Amino acid sequence: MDAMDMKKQDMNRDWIATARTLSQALPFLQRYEGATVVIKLGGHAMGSDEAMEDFARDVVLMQQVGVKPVIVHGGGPMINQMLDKLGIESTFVNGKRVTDKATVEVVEMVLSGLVNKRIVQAINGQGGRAVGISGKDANLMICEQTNADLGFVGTPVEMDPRIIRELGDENLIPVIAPLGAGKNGETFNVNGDTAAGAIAGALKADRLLLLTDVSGVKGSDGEVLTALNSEQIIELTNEGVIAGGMIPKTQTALDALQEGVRAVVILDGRAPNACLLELFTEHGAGSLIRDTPPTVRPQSA
Ligand SMILES: Nc1ncnc2c1ncn2[C@@H]1O[C@H](COP(=O)(O)OP(=O)(O)O)[C@@H](O)[C@H]1O
Ligand SMILES: CC(=O)N[C@@H](CCC(=O)OP(=O)(O)O)C(=O)O
Repeated sequence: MDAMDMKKQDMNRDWIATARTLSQALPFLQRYEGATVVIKLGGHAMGSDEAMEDFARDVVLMQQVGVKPVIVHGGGPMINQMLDKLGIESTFVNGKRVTDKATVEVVEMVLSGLVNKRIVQAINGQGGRAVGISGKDANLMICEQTNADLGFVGTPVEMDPRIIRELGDENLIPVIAPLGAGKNGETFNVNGDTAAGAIAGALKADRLLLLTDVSGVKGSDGEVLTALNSEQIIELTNEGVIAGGMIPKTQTALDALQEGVRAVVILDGRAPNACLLELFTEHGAGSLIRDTPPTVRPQSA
């Protein structure tokens, strides 16, 4: 066989593998038909334009096969950059940005503007129809001040998810910036994980995927735990194994499960096709958190 024939044979093998993968996805496609999947895209998980394109393609594919994707995004690093440019200093307390009046204006500008529209455009570029909103639109997320020391940081207290269902019914993909309205006309800055959890809870979503920059929740041996329940999360947190930025994520997961979300997955958003791997393959990705002991994932959810 000459070099040309060997190349052809390799290509054939690739196509056969692709067809096999598609065929093996059937039970997963059937399982997620009509399912609501909330995806939180963290600022650290938003990489290059190419990575954003890949993410957008996966979201459009999900919708094409009958899933209702809902995107909630963060953008902490992008807010930091803009605050730096404007010479506004910023500090965090327990993972939340201390947000004064000037800061909340920058937060809204960056999240609802730059970050939100970048994701919307990427999805539309892949043939989807995305609509960018924030938690302020149609009273989606009414907030109260979390605590006076944090300034304009909000905790969601009243959710009205009708706007998301209405957009989904029209095959539009909601892309949501984590800002909320206060009852006295204030604008509140909401942690992206908290917002995603509240929205997934209000929708009683089938899955909440929290895309971050680590491959999942690590146990005391440093290995990623592929499945865990609320009790294990509480234990690992008390032992200090779950720490730092992982605390708001696992707390969000516990709250979301209590609100009726069926399962939460914490996974590395920078890994290629992370969402597809999680939803449509036997392999799964990251850490699956739910309260009935898992057997075979994900069919048993
Ligand atoms: N048990 C744990 N397993 C995995 N990551 C952990 C754990 N405990 C703390 N972390 C930290 O949490 C970080 C993820 O949180 P964060 O950086 O705030 O994510 P994002 O910016 O995507 O919201 C990881 O980079 C890691 O350093
Ligand atoms: C209250 C609070 O801290 N809000 C966050 C909102 C953005 C966010 O959560 O972004 P990531 O998901 O990229 O971290 C902030 O101001 O940074």
